[in-house]
Amino acid sequence: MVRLARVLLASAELNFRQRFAFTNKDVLRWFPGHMGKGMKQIQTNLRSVDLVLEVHDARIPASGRNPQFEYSLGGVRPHILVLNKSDLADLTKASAIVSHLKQNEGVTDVLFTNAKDPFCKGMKRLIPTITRLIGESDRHNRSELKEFCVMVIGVPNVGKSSIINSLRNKCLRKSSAAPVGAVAGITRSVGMKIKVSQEPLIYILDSPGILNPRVDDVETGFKLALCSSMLDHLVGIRNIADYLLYFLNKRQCFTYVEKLNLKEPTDSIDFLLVSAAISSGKTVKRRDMATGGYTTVPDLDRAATTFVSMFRSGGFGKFLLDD
Ligand SMILES: Nc1nc2c(ncn2[C@@H]2O[C@H](COP(=O)(O)OP(=O)(O)OP(=O)(O)O)[C@@H](O)[C@H]2O)c(=O)[nH]1
Repeated sequence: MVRLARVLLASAELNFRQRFAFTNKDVLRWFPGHMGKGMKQIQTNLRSVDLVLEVHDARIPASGRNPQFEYSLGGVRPHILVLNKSDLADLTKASAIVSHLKQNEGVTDVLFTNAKDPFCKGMKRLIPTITRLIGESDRHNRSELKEFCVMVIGVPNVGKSSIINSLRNKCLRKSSAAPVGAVAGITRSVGMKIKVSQEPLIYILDSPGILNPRVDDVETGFKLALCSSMLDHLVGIRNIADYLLYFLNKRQCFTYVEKLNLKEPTDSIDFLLVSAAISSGKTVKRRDMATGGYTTVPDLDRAATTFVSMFRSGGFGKFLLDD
């Protein structure tokens, strides 16, 4: 095992990649069956909502949003784009992001939120913005109703349920009602209306995360995969770790060297994973087909999971993955 590590050490490249070349585009053709059903449910429920609250990850404001939302829902109801997980995002260019979204995507109302902090600026502005936009709209068939109904949509794992719970905890001092999980795909269907505010009376409908069925651009796919655990088993955690390494090197963020007990930066994901697995004692027993015995080898999947989790929890700092 140690010899293998030495060989990999010796072959570790020092010239970093200039682009992420990933040829197997098949891994980017994801669309679990329940998502097609979820999209139909969203469309069916649209008649009973006053506003659509689209939640996306603030680290990828320009990539990975599902264009189906725009085609199917766009313009039908007032819309707010909530860029959540702002605590993990580098928002030094927040105003440029807002201008980009306005000019290129026609999104006029953007809020940056941290669902874990109900008192952050974006969370505090959410209810007033919902109220204002619904007040300015004609509400179609719902104009007689006193209560407002909002539907939350977005790709998986961006914090849709967390935002609902956060609003409910803050405004009503009531316990969480929408299930939340670190693993994506927790919400499987459009659920019951959840009350989040008494004055004005606002209910929110949670919905399952729906991915864009086809992502042709490899980098967009990997940015999404890096932010959302939904795609770990579809894309492969080692492929995601490789993209992360490419990204950190490109941004010259070498904090991973110390955190993973490496000697120097590397562009080789195999070298990084073997070294990290050895130094943290992550090993696995493998059956040797020739001898029938077992050998202990570095557990590369566990090392990759740790590396990617560090990024997802902000361990390497705050980032904007979009250029
Ligand atoms: N750091 C941070 N983590 C968040 C934030 N919002 C949600 N999370 C975490 O992100 C994970 C996913 O949150 P959920 O609320 O379940 O996301 P979702 O979009 O409803 O997920 P699906 O049901 O899979 O579509 C959980 O581990 C949350 O604790 C945030 O603003 N900041």
